[in-house]
Amino acid sequence: MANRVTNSNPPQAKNAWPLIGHLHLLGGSQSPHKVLGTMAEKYGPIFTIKLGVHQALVVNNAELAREYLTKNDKAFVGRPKALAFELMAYNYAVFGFSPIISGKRFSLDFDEQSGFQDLGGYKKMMKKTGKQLDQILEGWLKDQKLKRSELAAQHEEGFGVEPPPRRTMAWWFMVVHMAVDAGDAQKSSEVLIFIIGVENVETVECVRGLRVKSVVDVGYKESDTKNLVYLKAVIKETLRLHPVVPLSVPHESIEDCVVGGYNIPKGTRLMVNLSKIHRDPNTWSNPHEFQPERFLTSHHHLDVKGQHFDLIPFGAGRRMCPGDTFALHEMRLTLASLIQQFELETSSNEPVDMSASFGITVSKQMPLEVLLAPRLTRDMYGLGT
Ligand code: HEM
Repeated sequence: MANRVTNSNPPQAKNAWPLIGHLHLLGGSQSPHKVLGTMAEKYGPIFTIKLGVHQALVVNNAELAREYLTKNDKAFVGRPKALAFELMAYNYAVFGFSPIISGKRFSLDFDEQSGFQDLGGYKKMMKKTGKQLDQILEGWLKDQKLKRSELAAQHEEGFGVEPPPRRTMAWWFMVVHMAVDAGDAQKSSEVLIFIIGVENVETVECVRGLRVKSVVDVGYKESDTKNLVYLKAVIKETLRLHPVVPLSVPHESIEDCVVGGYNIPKGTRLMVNLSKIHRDPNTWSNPHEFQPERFLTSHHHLDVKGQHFDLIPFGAGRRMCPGDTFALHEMRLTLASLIQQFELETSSNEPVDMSASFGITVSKQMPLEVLLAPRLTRDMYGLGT
């Protein structure tokens, strides 16, 4: 099936690597990251597989992920080419699918002090927009206040809501706003195509345990975040257990390199099994349990910014997700506002079914149904007393 990469036979092993077939066919009904995780039990934290005619390296632990995404990040800066990206992404013009980040649009400079922060052009723009999100959202929240008031007035005893199966209006608002901010039509369309990886409705599973009541009054602001330590822990724990892109986005080596003593030929695909890393029992006690408290105690020092390789839901290095700040803002703001203003319950009082379906991003297999009941007084919804 798969081969361990060894010092003794790296290039020769290439011919012996068997054809496993396309990744999506690997598991039948099982998600590919789970299948690869099971294979890691047998073959170890690093092994190769064949994806059609391509050879791919699967990395399953934090230490190796660090080796590939820091020291060898430059060699693995490429993305595999695919007909789908050629056709759907304007011949690789969308930078997430662009095989090599180079030329005017990006700087490949690596700053020894600050790491991989200076990625130029779009990444900077996205980071900036992420930081400004608080102001951007203010407009949206004003619009929503009216709708919220109406809902609360109509349903003082509580009302059932089935959230939109895909993305929220808040999210669309932000993306469109970014596109407009980007200035011209070409950039706008590119920014709009960033619509990958953002949804994470699983987070809603966790809202009942939150303690925001005493922290914020009406109208959560990003500046309140520093006080919402438990909410931040919940988000981290959700991203740990349910990474949105469980196998990250594949990289491809643009030159031969040696990693961990193994010779890796140019053109090798790299798959970092985030899901496996995030549940490594050597790092995480009760790895399959949802325990946000760990981020207030044993793992309080870990963030999701690509510096701590035990927890890299946004990846790391040159191709790290530039939407991390944006996504974190969105999740905090949405969750905090929701919890602060409504009581949430599942309709059956059963635990939420967390089974996931695999696509570019992971989404819930079963629709999430929650009951919302207003928990503030009428005047706080802008309804008068
Ligand atoms: C919880 C939310 C999100 C998660 C967990 C996530 C995760 C990821 C991951 C794992 C990658 C691949 C990193 C790598 O190749 O090493 C990625 C890439 C990317 N993400 Fe996200 N993402 C999220 C939200 C967003 C948002 C909100 C945006 C844009 C508004 C975005 C835009 C991108 C882009 C453009 C890339 C490609 C970067 C490149 O190729 O250099 N993501 N994301």
